[in-house]
Amino acid sequence: MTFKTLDDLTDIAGKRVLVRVDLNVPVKDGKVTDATRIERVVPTIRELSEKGAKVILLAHFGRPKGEPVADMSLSLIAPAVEDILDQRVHFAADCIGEKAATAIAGMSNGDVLLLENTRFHKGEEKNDAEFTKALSANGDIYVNDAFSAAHRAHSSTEGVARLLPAYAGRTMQAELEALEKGLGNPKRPVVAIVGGAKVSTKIDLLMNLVKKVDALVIGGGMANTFIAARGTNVGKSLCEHDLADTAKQIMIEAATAGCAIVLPVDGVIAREFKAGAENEVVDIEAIPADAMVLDVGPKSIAAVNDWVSKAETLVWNGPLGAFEIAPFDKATVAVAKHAASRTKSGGLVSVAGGGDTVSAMNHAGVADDLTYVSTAGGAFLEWMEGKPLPGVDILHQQK
Ligand SMILES: Nc1ncnc2c1ncn2[C@@H]1O[C@H](COP(=O)(O)OP(=O)(O)O)[C@@H](O)[C@H]1O
Ligand SMILES: O=C(OP(=O)(O)O)[C@H](O)COP(=O)(O)O
Repeated sequence: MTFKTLDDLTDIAGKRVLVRVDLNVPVKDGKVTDATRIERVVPTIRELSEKGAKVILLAHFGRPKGEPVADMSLSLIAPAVEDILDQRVHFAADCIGEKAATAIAGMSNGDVLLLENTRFHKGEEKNDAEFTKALSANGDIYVNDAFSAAHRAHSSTEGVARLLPAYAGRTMQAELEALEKGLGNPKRPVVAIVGGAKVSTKIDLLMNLVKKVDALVIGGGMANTFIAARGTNVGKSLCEHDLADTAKQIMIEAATAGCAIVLPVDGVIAREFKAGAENEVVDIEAIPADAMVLDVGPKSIAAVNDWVSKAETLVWNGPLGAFEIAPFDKATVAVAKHAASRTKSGGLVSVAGGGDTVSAMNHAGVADDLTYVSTAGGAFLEWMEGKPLPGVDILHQQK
């Protein structure tokens, strides 16, 4: 795996560097509620700015379907970027054409300019040649620091890298290095933990993992589908009964590949899905008909932690229980803490990511203690599914 990084970018004072970042952050009442993605791209922006480049940020925000939508304007995000970067961030009301060109012409070395949402143009998502050309006209060099958008073959994530010399930013670099350690060329044994709500959204992922890892821990709501598939009653638990055959197929594939499947042996049940609901631990074979499993139980936690103790590498997507509501966060927190402590002592490479997983790791207080916690949802899942990521592949093709 080779790609160029900012280390390869010397002598860039005065150069216009187009930097694809992911500023698709959650916003409520006009305020950014989780700035992690902005924080992650700061090192790249700062480094380029300090090297004297004219740093021109390309990003999308929301899904405006190819036309301007006021509440998806990146002007709403610019103040947060400016705050976190602690440097003036200029804004241009279009990412191509005259408005962009005029703003760029006014830049001094080291300046940072944010261009308006690339998805305000239909060409972006089509990776349209004309639009790609118009975007590329704004820069001399392209840097991609948006792993979380790398599963999209769009103009700003893929197309521009064909027209300009292309480099991975620091966050993209860290992400790719961590992923390589996770599943690319991992130290064995490799253990994967997959949790979360449903099997239906993670079939490809499970199918890919059983071929690559030594043990696959299945937790969360999706474990119920596997347990039900072998004939166990899961009561009112979240369960996709229609996926019983798929679950069986995944178990067959695992057996063929020599991958151990680790399912819960006990569960924490409740009769209401709410914080503090009355709850008890039951054997997984003894789930009452009127109850639902909202977390894996203590024996299961011990079994998962045994696997984490044996592992050299851990990849993790999805919580083991309904971690947003106490006390059903117990298993996720206990396993996250164990993984973090093994990682800190140097015994484990741990990579977590996808959807709710970042907030689960934050909730457990371990986000900084794992080897890498990806801010990517869809892109991380597609990587775990073994699918090609266009935004990454094109970086690898650079000579
Ligand atoms: N046993 C369970 N019953 C119901 N919901 C669960 C259970 N375990 C986990 N969940 C829910 O799964 C959700 C996360 O699922 P999912 O979106 O598939 O994961 P991710 O976003 O990490 O990929 C969380 O909101 C969590 O509350
Ligand atoms: O927020 C994103 O997706 P994610 O929540 O799956 O990580 C990325 O910015 C990609 O956005 P998209 O799914 O609209 O292409």
